[in-house]
Amino acid sequence: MSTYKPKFLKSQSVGVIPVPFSGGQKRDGVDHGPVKIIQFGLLDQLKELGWSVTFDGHRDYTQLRPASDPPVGKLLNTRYVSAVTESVASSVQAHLEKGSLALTLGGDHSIALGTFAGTARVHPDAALIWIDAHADINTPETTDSGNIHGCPVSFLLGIAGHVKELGWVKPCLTPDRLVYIGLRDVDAGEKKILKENGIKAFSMHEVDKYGIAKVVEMAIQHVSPNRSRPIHLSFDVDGLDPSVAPSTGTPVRGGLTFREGHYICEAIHETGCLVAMDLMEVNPSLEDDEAVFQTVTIGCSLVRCAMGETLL
Ligand SMILES: NC(=[NH2+])NCCC[C@H](N)C(=O)O
Ligand SMILES: [Mn+2]
Ligand SMILES: [Mn+2]
Repeated sequence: MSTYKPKFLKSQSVGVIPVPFSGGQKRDGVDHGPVKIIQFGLLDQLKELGWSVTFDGHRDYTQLRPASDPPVGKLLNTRYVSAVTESVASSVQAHLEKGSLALTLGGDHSIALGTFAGTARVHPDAALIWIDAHADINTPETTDSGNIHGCPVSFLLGIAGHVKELGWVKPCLTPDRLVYIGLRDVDAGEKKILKENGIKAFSMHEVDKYGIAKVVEMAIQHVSPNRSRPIHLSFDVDGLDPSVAPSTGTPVRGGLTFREGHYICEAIHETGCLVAMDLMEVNPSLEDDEAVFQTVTIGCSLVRCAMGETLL
């Protein structure tokens, strides 16, 4: 059957964690992403690729919503985000401790606070490859929107300052283990943070200039110079162009093509180092049925490519 030899997994097994959560931003519907993706048949598709699949089941995260959650400065839903992400971190950790890959389906990108924190508990050396139109590295000071889905990376790096409500998050990422691909809508404060911390980012400009193959090669080389680090791939579907993945809350034109998105996933699979993947920001209540179908379809195929589907 399968000849896949993952470097950091005990077996070709995956834990799938659906996180129907939208509290990291203001648009309804992104919490329905995971159900749609599962309905589309992702679990069977992964089994067909040779994976043994453990499904965590559809939990009701609204039970974690606190009775009161006033803004902390500009930041919204801090307690709610905190409770959900802390729980997600444990779920990811549990799958990784068993030697499985952890696949988390969002939900908005604030969830990645939890997913990478969970990864780092088991693989403290893990690299984070972040595919996105946005850098999601705002701090409580720099955020305009107050949406925590625009901030997870600053919390992971420990540059967000102390927010008591999100006190469980400990710095678990260093700038040298972080790389971005696909950026094209970066806030002024975020640009400053990227520069000051020497964070490597391949914007769409670099994708145009070098081509996606070279960019992915440089990105992996940057975060894992000896190809020895476990990789956590956090894929915000808005990294893709809105013509490719329309149903998402903060679309930005000029994004990755269908093939560029898939190439990234294929190349990361080829490293054999993938230990965790997030698929985030699929919002089935935005745009028409056809657009939703298109977005969910591509979300599933990105995951399959990262987990070994090939064209030939
Ligand atoms: N995960 C996302 N889609 N993030 C969008 C963030 C947009 C903007 N930079 C903000 O801070 O609100
Ligand atoms: Mn984004
Ligand atoms: Mn994002």
